[in-house]
Amino acid sequence: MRIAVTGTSGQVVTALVERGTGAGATIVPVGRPQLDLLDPSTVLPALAATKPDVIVSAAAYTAVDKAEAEQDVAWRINATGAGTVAAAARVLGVPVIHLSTDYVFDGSKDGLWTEDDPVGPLGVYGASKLAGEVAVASATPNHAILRIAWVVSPFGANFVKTMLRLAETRDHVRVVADQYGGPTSALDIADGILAVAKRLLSDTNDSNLRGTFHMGPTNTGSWADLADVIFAALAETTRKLVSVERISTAEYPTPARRPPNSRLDTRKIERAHGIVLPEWQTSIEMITRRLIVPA
Ligand SMILES: NC(=O)C1=CN([C@@H]2O[C@H](COP(=O)(O)OP(=O)(O)OC[C@H]3O[C@@H](n4cnc5c(N)ncnc54)[C@H](OP(=O)(O)O)[C@@H]3O)[C@@H](O)[C@H]2O)C=CC1
Ligand SMILES: Cc1cn([C@H]2C[C@H](O)[C@@H](COP(=O)(O)OP(=O)(O)O[C@H]3O[C@@H](C)C(=O)[C@@H](O)[C@H]3O)O2)c(=O)[nH]c1=O
Ligand SMILES: [Mg+2]
Repeated sequence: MRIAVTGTSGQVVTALVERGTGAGATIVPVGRPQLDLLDPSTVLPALAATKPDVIVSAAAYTAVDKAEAEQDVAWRINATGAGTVAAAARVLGVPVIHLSTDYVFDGSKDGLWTEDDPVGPLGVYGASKLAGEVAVASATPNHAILRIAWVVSPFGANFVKTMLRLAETRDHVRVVADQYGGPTSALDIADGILAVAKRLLSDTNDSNLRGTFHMGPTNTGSWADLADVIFAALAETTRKLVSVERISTAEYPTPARRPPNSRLDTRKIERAHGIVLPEWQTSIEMITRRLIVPA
C-alpha cells in the first residue's frame, strides 16, 4: 500500500513515516515546493507523481493564535487547499483520509461531542478547518475525515516540547486547567490512519467506513493535567522538579478563543473501523521520555 501524505516535516506525517513500514505501507511525504497548498496548480501533479493507493491530507495551517491575524492564508491552506487535495484524490480514483480538529466545536456541551453534534468554531483556525471538511466532503464521496485533537509527539512543535523548553529555565509553570480535551500522540494517530487506509482499500464501497469520525484516546484531561504528566515523567528521569499552577482561561489571555470542552466521543470509529487508541497518559509519558533521552 502506497500512501501519499501532504507535508514533509509535520507531526503526523513524520509519525506515519516511522510507523508505516511496520504496517506494510510505503509512506511518501509530498510537500513544498512540489506541493504547495497556497498554489492549487501544484497539487494534482505532485500527488499523481507519487502513484498513491491512498492520500492522507495532513498538511494544514496549525498556528491557532497567528491565524486570527492571517485569516486569508489560513483559509487558502485549510479550506481551499484541503478541497484541492480531495479533488485530486477523486481524479486519481483513490480514497482520501483528511485530518480535522476538535476546534470545530464551541465547547459548550457538558459531555463528549459526537459526529452529529452541531459545530461552531470559536476562531479562524477552527472555522477554516470546518470549511476544509465541507470542501473535502463535496469533492469526493470516497473520504474519511478524522477529527483529532491536542496532537503531541517527539516531532515538530507541540505542547510537550513547549513544557520541556519552559522547564529548562523555570521551576514553576502556569497552565490553564479549565479547558478539557483528548491529548493524542501523533504515533497513535498514525496507527489509526494506517488501519483506516487498509479498510478503505479492502472495501471500496462500504459507506460505513466513509464520512466523518472522531479519533482520540479513550480518556480526557485538561492542559494542566497534561503538564502534570509531562513534569512527572521529567522528574522521574532527571530529578528536575517543576510545579504546575492551575489557572483559568481568563488568566491566560490569547488572541484566539479555545473551546472549554472539546472532548470527543470516539465510539463511531471503534464501531466502524475497530479503532481504539490508548489512554493518553501512557503515550505522553513515552513521548516525554523520548524527548529527554534521545534514542
Ligand atoms: N497539531 C495539533 O494539535 C492538531 C492538528 N490537527 C490537524 O492534524 C493535521 C496534522 O497536524 P500536525 O501534523 O500537527 O501539523 P504540523 O503543524 O506539525 O505541521 C503542519 C504541516 O503542514 C504543512 N504545510 C503548511 N502549509 C503548507 C502549504 N502551504 N503547503 C504544503 N504544506 C503545508 C507543513 O509543511 P512543512 O513540512 O513544509 O513544514 C507541515 O508538514 C492538520 O490537518 C491539523 O489541522 C488536528 C487537531 C490537533
Ligand atoms: C504555553 C502555555 C499554554 N497554555 C495554554 C494556552 C492554551 O489554552 C493551551 C494550549 O496551548 P497551545 O498553544 O499549545 O495549544 P493550541 O495551539 O491551542 O492547540 C491546538 O492546536 C490546534 C492545531 C488543534 O487542532 C487543537 O486540537 C489543539 O491541539 O494551553 C498555558 O496555560 N500555559 C502555557 O505556558
Ligand atoms: Mg499551537
